[in-house]
Amino acid sequence: MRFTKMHGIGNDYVYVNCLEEKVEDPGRVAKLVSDRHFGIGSDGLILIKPSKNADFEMDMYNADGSRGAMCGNGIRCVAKYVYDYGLTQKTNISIDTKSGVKYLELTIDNGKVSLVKVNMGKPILKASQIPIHSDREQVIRQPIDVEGREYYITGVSMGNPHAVVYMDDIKNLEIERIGPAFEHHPAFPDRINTEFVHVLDRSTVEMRVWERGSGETLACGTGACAVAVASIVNGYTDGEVTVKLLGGDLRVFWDRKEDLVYMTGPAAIVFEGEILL
Ligand SMILES: N[C@H](CCC[C@H](N)C(=O)O)C(=O)O
Repeated sequence: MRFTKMHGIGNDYVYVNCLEEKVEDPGRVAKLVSDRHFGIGSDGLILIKPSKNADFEMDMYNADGSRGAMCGNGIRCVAKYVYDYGLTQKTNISIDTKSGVKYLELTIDNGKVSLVKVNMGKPILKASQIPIHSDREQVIRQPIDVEGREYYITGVSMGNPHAVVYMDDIKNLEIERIGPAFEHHPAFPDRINTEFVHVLDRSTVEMRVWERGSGETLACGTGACAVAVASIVNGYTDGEVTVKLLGGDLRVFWDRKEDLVYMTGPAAIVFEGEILL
């Protein structure tokens, strides 16, 4: 199987052009290629497919083979792939996903995509639609007991579920222990992506993320959007937020009039290859 390895600020996936390749059992392939010793090494697998509803379709799988509904870093890379490899000449494109069609604006430098602005759609705050078990309409600073310690979560869906936790120190976080405890907590019927956030000022936060199905990643685009929305809802930041992640920064703007979230960031091609499945 031919593939292209790409990343969005360090959130790396194996990309397959399914206009040319056929991938049987993508869940199994995702597990195989994601292994950093026996495979290629990645946070998961992303298939680029033709679409009847949009210019292209993105079909994303986590490293454990589970299928994801949306991938913010991934969709920027899909946009870079289709433009740089000549599948489109358009600089405003649409990409269908399991959480609906997304619209993207490409910035071109020397004939290649250098930056992508994604309309990530409406943030979902209704507990039942995230979903998170709660006796409230919205999960805003809701207490939760995780391994005998009390945390306060804010729940947001960007097409995929996120629990946002605010802390004073995220550098000394035992994320390998606490991450899975959140991911598999009974409060989250579909598991959860968890973001651990330290607010720096009214327009800047730093975060780490334990992703459902992939573990700690260097960045999470939908997670950064969820963090920006949660920070605004909690009154910690204003409408435009720079989210600092281990792999780099993303700029997130929540247009409250339209109730749409915009995320801007880079995308990079690392190498191409062929793997024997
Ligand atoms: N890394 C992705 C999110 C993957 C979400 C996936 N872990 C799930 O919801 O199962 C991003 O950049 O938005």
